[in-house]
Amino acid sequence: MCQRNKFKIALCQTLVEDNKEANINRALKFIEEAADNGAKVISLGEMFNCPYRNDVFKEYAEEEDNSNTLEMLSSIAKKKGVYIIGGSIPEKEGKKYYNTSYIFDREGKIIAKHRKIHLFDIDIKGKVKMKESDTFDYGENITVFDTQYCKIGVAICYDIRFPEVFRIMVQKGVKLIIVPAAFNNVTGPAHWEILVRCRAVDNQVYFGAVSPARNENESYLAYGHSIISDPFGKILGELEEKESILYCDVDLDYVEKVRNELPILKHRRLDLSKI
Ligand SMILES: NC(=O)CCC(=O)C(=O)O
Repeated sequence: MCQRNKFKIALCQTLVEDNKEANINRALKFIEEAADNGAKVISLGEMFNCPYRNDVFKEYAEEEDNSNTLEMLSSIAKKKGVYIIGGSIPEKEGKKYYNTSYIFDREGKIIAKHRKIHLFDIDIKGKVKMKESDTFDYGENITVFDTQYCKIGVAICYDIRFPEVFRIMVQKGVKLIIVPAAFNNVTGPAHWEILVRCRAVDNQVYFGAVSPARNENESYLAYGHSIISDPFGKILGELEEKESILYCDVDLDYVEKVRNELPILKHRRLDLSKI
């Protein structure tokens, strides 16, 4: 019998190389393995089908109604009867490009899509520099969707640094948040774990962040370290930098227990802010 308040999730940390077909096939293999091991909600990392580089985003970009990547995700979601959070891919719509996560239900239907709302335009002198807005346009929506288990929120990577996004998700009822992400060797060691734990504790949710594996041949070295925190801020698992799958059992009763015992969401002084 399907138990709806307890379910397994899987975060697939796949290697990404400069070969879209190989990346798609690898993602497929990982999703199949995760589903065969009982995961019901499966996520990939940011840009799982494309190197994280401005010089290739447009070449790799796909349109929603003509996409090998989305066809693969849809058909494996249906075949295995699982929800898939399709990491992110470069999306093309008309003349515009977005860093987009597509979400599939158990019938393989797209039930939501998140276009990254905060683009990673940073310059940490001599260490890491990126300007996503050279390629991408900004998404305009905070993304929450229903599943048979609970409401889930999805954001992408740099979005994690903006706490108001996640508070809005919680106001909309989410109990699990997944963030496909590709931090790097500079900001990863400094901020990755603390951001995940803060967002989990602030919002009393299960919070997973899913990276690509590190590819030493690439200019942008992904941090890896896919990770999940429970609603009390306990890290339930964290990978290293290599390819692997991180599994975690989500217990929705535990979310309620934490929210009842430490009722910070009820204790908010909304009367003192205009939010
Ligand atoms: N791909 C990204 O948005 C990277 C974000 C990041 O590394 C950060 O420190 O924030």
